[in-house]
Amino acid sequence: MNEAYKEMAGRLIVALDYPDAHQAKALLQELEGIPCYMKVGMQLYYAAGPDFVRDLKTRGYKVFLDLKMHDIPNTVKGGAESITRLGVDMFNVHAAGGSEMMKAAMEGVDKALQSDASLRKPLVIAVTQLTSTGQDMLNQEIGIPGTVQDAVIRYAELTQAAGLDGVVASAQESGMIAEACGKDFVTVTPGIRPAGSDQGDQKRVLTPGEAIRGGSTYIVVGRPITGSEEPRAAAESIIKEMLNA
Ligand SMILES: O=C(O)c1cc(=O)[nH]c(=O)n1[C@@H]1O[C@H](COP(=O)(O)O)[C@@H](O)[C@H]1O
Repeated sequence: MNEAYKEMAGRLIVALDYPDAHQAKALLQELEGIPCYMKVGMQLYYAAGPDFVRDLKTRGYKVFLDLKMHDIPNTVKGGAESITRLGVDMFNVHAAGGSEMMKAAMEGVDKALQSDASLRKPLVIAVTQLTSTGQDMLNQEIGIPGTVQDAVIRYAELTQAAGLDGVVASAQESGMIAEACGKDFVTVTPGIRPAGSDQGDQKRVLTPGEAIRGGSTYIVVGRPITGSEEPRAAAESIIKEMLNA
């Protein structure tokens, strides 16, 4: 396994969206040896809890705990403290919770780090606009005027000012975010669809190659891998497309 492959595989975050640990572990077995990042979201976390996260860490994976916290600042501070104690590498909150809430998340992280020197600081990122949100939904349902891109940039700037490490957005916006917030500001981009695959509920999509060329730091891929008849081949093909981008 060469260094370029390792580096690129580490930028692929596989979404373990399964109803139980048993099914998630079957995928881990399929993908064994591929040094990708693993994401635990609500479906799996609410079923399998912190034990599953610890299991992933024991197996040597980098872990993104995607619980999208959005609550009053004090509650998010406590949540961030507990998540940091779990030893995850990345977690997220909703930027729509506002800057006081995002700063409270960072205070929670600091509190955990101060209490246990063995912990490392996780990347803390904020969801800007979900990749399932399109232009009409933003304006007519959510009630935010202007373009999706403007709304994403506004939240990205708010997130950076609150001291977080980056944002979740569509890969369509990675370039604009880098322009507004700098290249070191992390962009985590779901809504990734290899050419010809089913878009499902995602509205703002790009292919793995387009996302890497556009400057995404990480891409998040779920169903194109988990729903494939051959998940390992699907993951390898995505990494190859990333390497060729
Ligand atoms: O925070 C996320 O990870 C996330 C944010 C977002 O805006 N859109 C989005 O799809 N996600 C997550 O990324 C994954 C995408 O999965 P697929 O659509 O199956 O590839 C899911 O686990 C979503 O929960």
